[in-house]
Amino acid sequence: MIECEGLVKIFKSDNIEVVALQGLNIQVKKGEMMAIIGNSGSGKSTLLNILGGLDRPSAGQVRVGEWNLLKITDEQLVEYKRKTVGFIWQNNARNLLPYLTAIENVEMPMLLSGNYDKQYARQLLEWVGLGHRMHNKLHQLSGGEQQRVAIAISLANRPQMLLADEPTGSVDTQTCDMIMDIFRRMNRELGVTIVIVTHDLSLASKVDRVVAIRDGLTSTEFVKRNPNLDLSAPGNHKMQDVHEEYVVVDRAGRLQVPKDFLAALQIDNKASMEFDGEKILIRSPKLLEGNTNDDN
Ligand SMILES: Nc1ncnc2c1ncn2[C@@H]1O[C@H](COP(=O)(O)OP(=O)(O)OP(=O)(O)O)[C@@H](O)[C@H]1O
Repeated sequence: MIECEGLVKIFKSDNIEVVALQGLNIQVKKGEMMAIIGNSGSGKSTLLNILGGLDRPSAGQVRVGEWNLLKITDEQLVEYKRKTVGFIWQNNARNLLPYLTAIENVEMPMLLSGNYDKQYARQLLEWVGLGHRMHNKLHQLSGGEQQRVAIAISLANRPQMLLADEPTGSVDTQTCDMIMDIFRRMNRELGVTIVIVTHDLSLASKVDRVVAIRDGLTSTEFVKRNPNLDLSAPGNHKMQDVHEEYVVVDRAGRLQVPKDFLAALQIDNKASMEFDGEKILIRSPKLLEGNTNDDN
């Protein structure tokens, strides 16, 4: 569904260049529910904005379904945003019209795209647990309820892919669980591919796969050990218990070594690497210089 290879995004302003994505590779299969985690400034939102057609990539390849987002025209981009992708932000004010009711908000994107379907709008609000509040104006709903309306809106045009940027960032734990359950249900029942960007590791444990981004590159990947494990079932699953951790190696053989590993071994700009037939060992050249007894 999503294929990014060597994806680069450079922001330029006042002669300053910020390289937000430095040749990022990521693949997401159709029907997958996965999360992207990373520290502030690692490039998560930049990636999501490019995938959502809100921002243009600077270089590299980025394909979503049949669309090549590097080459897409402005008119095609409008169609792409309307038909292929649904977006959910932490700050749901961007998705909602406060003077309309919940159902009118869900109907609005349907009207704009010429695919009005009142029955489906009702169905979506029932799915997110708001069937009884569909005629309330937005300001009469709580933050968590508004966030659920935003999820219903994002699905109004039956997108193939849902992009969620910190969707549970401003809600309590109970609402967070509810939102993740809704995502899981939409993923299973509608087959929507879901990509969630988050800082929250506990939330990451509720998805099939987690990709960690560091400094604009994919660094580590966590894959669910048991594909049949039901993560929506009660129980506080920790990511380490549920997922196997892998370091991402790109086609050119590059990988990212965590900064704390490098610091612990005082590896600065060079390291020594050797292959012992089974393992690849990376060591500090300084440690090797001081090590006269080569014990391997
Ligand atoms: N419009 C912009 N102009 C200039 N620099 C930008 C712009 N948007 C993002 N950046 C820079 O690109 C880098 C990546 O930002 P991005 O917002 O993608 O990170 P993030 O991982 O989503 O962070 P957060 O979790 O804090 O939202 C940062 O250094 C940021 O300052």
